[in-house]
Formats: sequence, structure tokens, C-alpha cells
Amino acid sequence: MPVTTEHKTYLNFINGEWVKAESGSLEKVVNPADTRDVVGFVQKSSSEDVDRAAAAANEAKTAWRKLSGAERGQYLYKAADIMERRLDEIAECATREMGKTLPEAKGETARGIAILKFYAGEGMRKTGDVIPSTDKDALMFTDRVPLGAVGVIAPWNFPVAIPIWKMAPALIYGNTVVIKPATETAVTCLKIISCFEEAGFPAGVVNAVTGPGSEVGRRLAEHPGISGVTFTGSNQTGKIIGRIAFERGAKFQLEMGGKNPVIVANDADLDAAAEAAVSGAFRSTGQKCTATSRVIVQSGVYDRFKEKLIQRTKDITIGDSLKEDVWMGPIASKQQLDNCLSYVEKGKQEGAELIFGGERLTEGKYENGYYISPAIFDQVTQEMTIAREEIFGPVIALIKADTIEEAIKIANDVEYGLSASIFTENIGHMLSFINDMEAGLIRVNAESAGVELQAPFGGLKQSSSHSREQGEAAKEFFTAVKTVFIKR
Ligand SMILES: NC(=O)C1=CN([C@@H]2O[C@H](COP(=O)(O)OP(=O)(O)OC[C@H]3O[C@@H](n4cnc5c(N)ncnc54)[C@H](O)[C@@H]3O)[C@@H](O)[C@H]2O)C=CC1
Ligand SMILES: O=C(O)CCC(=O)C(=O)O
Repeated sequence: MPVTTEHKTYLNFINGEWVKAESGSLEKVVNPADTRDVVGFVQKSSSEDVDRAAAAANEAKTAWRKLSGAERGQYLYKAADIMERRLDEIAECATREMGKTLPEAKGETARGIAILKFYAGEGMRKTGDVIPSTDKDALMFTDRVPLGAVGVIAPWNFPVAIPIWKMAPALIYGNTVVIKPATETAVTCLKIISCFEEAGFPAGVVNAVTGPGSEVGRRLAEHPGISGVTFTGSNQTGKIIGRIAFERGAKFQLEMGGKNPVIVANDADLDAAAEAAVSGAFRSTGQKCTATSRVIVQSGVYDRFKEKLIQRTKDITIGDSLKEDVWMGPIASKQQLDNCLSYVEKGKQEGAELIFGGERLTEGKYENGYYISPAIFDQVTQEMTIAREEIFGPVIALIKADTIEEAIKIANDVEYGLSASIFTENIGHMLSFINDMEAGLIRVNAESAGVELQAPFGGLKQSSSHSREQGEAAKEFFTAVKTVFIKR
């Protein structure tokens, strides 16, 4: 890994201009694969910067709202084209900032471009319905109107897709945006914003302010000029944001954690199930809210499945995510690494058997990064912390169940309900799972992660504030419905 010696400083984007934070302070962004590699410095902004961005977004909102949807769509198409041209640069930056492998980052950037195009098309689709009035001389219909200026608070684990799947619908439905990315991946977000700049969005329509969540994110949630806040991240932070927004009557949307199960039935294709468990649990080093965290296996195939899972996990190559032969990169930050290691310790202390990995890697090529080997725990029971709490790292908890009913009961016995998967050939098992599983995403013979941009995305129970993102469903959050009655 070459050690970078010249570091670029990235600015906030407010009212169509790149500007320094009022504080004059900066935050360093490093590569978790080798922390000597500095990706850049970003602004350590404060409330004043958010206030300026919110003022710009409010100034711009009326003219933006008054464009036709098709006109707004043209800006999104243009941004998509520019991102397509810069795909390699953006993906490489995402890999250097958060550690997912380059093919994963390229896939995510391509997905961001597809999301922009999807929402560009939304500008040409219907915004309401005609509803028959009881009065024969009246016309009654609904229309959708934007909220105004909205705040986007984004996490680091999908540095391209999440900012875009929040900003693109916000913009197409006529809102202006202030985004606060996670500092870990702020440079990637600012590169996306520069694509928007190049696409010629009017000043103030898109604004980006980097800095600590406790100040910049909090101010976005509190700001009286921000009419809605959309957030993805931890339950703890989501609840804080939700409470603040609720108190001042702003709309809020929270996408939070998961403790996603995969059920492996006695009749499952065990090779496919093992492959899906490995991919779902260890891709992106387990740092997806949809990652597989529990694998609940029917007793008839438990030992055979476990063997296949271990064999497949042994093949995983770990290392610098920019390198071609690497399948799993580092964990995104020291805080996340420590968090993950503490769950591994807790698993051992509470009596689960660590049958593979779970060690911090520090020798040789791992010396300067945040590496851990993928972990598999056996003998896990429902009461254990590793079976209940979101770990957000490459850890699988194996749990045995005698019947499919018992497996579904175990799968539901957590506070989360984001995604869930079953491997079976039995239509009865599939239907029981579809009907009884408490999750927003139900997957059959497919891994727990994997979201399609045109379909609604969100969880049940503690996983979300019960709204849905992506696809047409995004319209619900980013607009309000007006019912119009016209009498002749
Ligand atoms: N659902 C998901 O996709 C994600 C879940 N997580 C979970 O959260 C845990 C902690 O990760 P963090 O990065 O610390 O998550 P976080 O939820 O604290 O951070 C997410 C975003 O919220 C901002 N933020 C932090 N505190 C804030 C506040 N008081 N007000 C407004 N905004 C605030 C952050 O700066 C970041 O932009 C992870 O271990 C994982 O379990 C983290 C990232 C994504
Ligand atoms: O699995 C995916 O593609 C989306 C996951 C996600 O939204 C998240 O981890 O925050």
C-alpha cells in the first residue's frame, strides 16, 4: 500500500459553492485497510454551517418545486451520466474510505446510477388520482406536494447507494436537500455532490455539510426550516432524531438495525444455503443492516450444513479491498472493530462455541488495518447476546431447531424485523415463512441481503419508523397529499 503524502481537503457545498466550515476545523478520513493512507480531510462543521445550508435550501425550494417533474428529471439523468463517467473514481474512493471490496463498490456505484435514472423517470409519472365526488358538478382529485427542504443523515456502510436513494426521490418529488454524510465516507459523498454540481442543479437545491453527527446531524434534526429528516443508522441515534423531529412536528423516516435470520430446512439445497449464508454474513465484512446474523438450521441437516459452512468460509481471502484477489476487506473503523471483537468475547463468555475465526488479524499485511477473520459460533441459544443484538460485523450465530415452526419462532424472537430468508423446497414451509415471519423483506432460497431499487425497502418492529424507502414507495415520505375539490 503506497502511503499518500499529499492530502486533498474537501469543502462543504452550500448554495452552489464549495465553502469552508465556520469553525475552520478539519477531520481526517483514513483507509481502514491501511490507516497510513489518508483519503482526505473534510470540514468539521457546526450548527452555523447547517443553518446556512438550510437557508440556501429554503431559498431555492419554491423555484425548484415549480419546475415540472420532467424538468427536474433531466437534472437527475445528467447527474447519472456524469456519475457513470466517474464510476471508477467514485468506487475506488468508497473502497478506500470504508473497506468494501472494489467489485462491491463498483456494483454499488452502478446501483446509485440506476437509482438516479429510476427517479429521473418518476418525474413523468402520475402524482395523484381522480376520486369521484358525490356532487355531479364537482371534480375531486389528489395531488402530491413536496415537503420543502429536507435533511438527509447517512451512514458509512453504503456510501454511494444510501445518499442517492434518499436524495434522488427527495429531489424528483420537488424537495431541496441538505445532506450530512457519515465522516468515515464523507469524501465519497462529496464526489457524488460534485456530480450534481456538474449536472447544473440550481444553487441551493443540493447542499452538503460534513461534521460530527452529535452537532451537524442533530442541528439538521432540530432546524425549524427542515421539514423532514430521513436517516439510516443505529437504533440509538435514530430514536434521538425521531424524538427531536416529532417534538417540532417535522416528518421523519428512520431505517435502522437488523438481526437477520436465515432458516435452513431439512430439505434445503445445502450448498446454495451455505453459499448464501457466507455471502449474506460476510460480504461487506458483515456491515449491512440486511446482513445474515443468525443461521437457524433444522436438526436433520445441522452437522452437514455446519461442515459446508466452515469449508466455504475457509476459502475467504481477507486483505486490502483494492486488491483483486481479496474477497473480504477490513472493518470500517476502529470503533466498529472493537465493537465486533467485544461481541465475539461476549459470545465466548456466555457459552457459545467459537468454531471458526473471530480473531483480530495484526501480522504482516494486516498490521495497519482493522482486520478480523470471519467468525462462526456453534451452540448458540436464544438468550445469548450474540443471538439478540445487532453486531454489524462478520459473525454468524448457528442455532439448532427441530421443526420449521420452532425455527420461525426463534427467528421472530428478537426486537428487529428487517430481512429474513429461508432455504427449502417445500411450498408449505415457504408459505408458513411468508405468513409468519415478522420482517419487511422476505427472501426464499436467496440470501438475506440484496435489495432491488424499484421495490419498497424497510423493516418491521424496531428496524424502522415503519415507512418505506426506494421504488415508488419513497413518494410517501417525500410528499404530502393534497385533496382538491372543484365545484363548477
Ligand atoms: N442500519 C444501518 O444500515 C446502519 C447501522 N449502523 C449501526 O450503528 C452502529 C454504530 O454505528 P455509527 O456509525 O456510530 O451509527 P450512527 O447511527 O451513530 O451514525 C449514522 C449517522 O448518524 C449521524 N449521527 C450520529 N449521532 C447523531 C445525532 N445525535 N444526531 C444526528 N445525527 C447523528 C452520524 O454522524 C452518521 O452520519 C453500528 O455498529 C451498527 O450496528 C451503523 C451504520 C448503518
Ligand atoms: O442490502 C442492501 O443492499 C441494503 C442494506 C442497507 O440498507 C444498509 O445496510 O443500510
